[in-house]
Amino acid sequence: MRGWRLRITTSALHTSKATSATLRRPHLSRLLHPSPTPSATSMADIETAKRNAAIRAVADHFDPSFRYIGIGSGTTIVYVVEAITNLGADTSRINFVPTGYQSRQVIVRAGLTPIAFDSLPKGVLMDVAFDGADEIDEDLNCIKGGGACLYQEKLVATHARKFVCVADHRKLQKRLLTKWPTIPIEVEPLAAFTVLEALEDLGSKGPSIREGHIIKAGPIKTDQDNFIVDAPFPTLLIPSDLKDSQSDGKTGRGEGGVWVVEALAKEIKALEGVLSVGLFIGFNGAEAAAWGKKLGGQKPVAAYFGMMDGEVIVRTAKDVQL
Ligand SMILES: O=C[C@H](O)[C@H](O)[C@H](O)COP(=O)(O)O
Repeated sequence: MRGWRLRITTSALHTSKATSATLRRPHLSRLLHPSPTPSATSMADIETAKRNAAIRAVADHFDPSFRYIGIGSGTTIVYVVEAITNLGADTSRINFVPTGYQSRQVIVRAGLTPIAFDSLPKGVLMDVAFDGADEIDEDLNCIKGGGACLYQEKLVATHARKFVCVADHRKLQKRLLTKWPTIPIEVEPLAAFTVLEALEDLGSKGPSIREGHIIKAGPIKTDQDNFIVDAPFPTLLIPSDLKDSQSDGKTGRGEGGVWVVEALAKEIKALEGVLSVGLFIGFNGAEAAAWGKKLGGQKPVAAYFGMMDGEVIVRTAKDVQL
């Protein structure tokens, strides 16, 4: 992700009914810290929680005989790379596939070997991909993209035999959009206003283009030179919730603002100009393999959450053995 200077013509600002929504400043502190801003002490505890989760995830899913490992983006992934190097294993034959600029820097600075995603040999899946997440629900659906990296993360996750998420306790939720306020969506800039309008039609209240910290520098741009749109929606359901709401005639397709996570993800992805949606849904790698798919899945086979008391809670997909 890097800063970018916005150039919007006056006519562009007046051609969309979504204009007022787009010009509202996003609450970046809310995006980075969905709950009230933690104190310095609790921030230190949160970092410890991330590190604990990373150590456990690496212990369970890293193997020095692996040839290709995906490395995600964000603050937690730094601890995953640290945990891998701290093992002291011979990593000279392992190629680490980054999910963007920051991720590549983490790999390089750790003395590991990066390899671009498009240099993977034909038909080869990564042995494992590690990444952070912004929120993870009971079914292991994830929100990702809080740091503006989601497209390459999804690309890497779906080309790994197994995807493993590492997070702190703030990300452990029953449903998505419980504490984390918005769905990050990567959008080609020319289509940003029409996508905002379409998101409002889907029930999002006040979607906005994510701006950088420096107001005059304008929206942030992704590693692909696109915008991130942050779309708030009511808390997302999982299919088992529909049993209760069906009596109200709700199908989880937006009636009364109620969406099931997978239905909404597909609807947003279908909008012209949307490159990727920060909802990781569908199969996990084990399910994909069981169904004879050539790819992995968007959902993790396991998610590791570092808790405030030092414990690590592991949420594992059904039928997946660690
Ligand atoms: O865009 C960023 C990525 O999806 C991150 O993996 C996600 O935001 C979690 O980041 P962190 O580990 O900093 O909480």
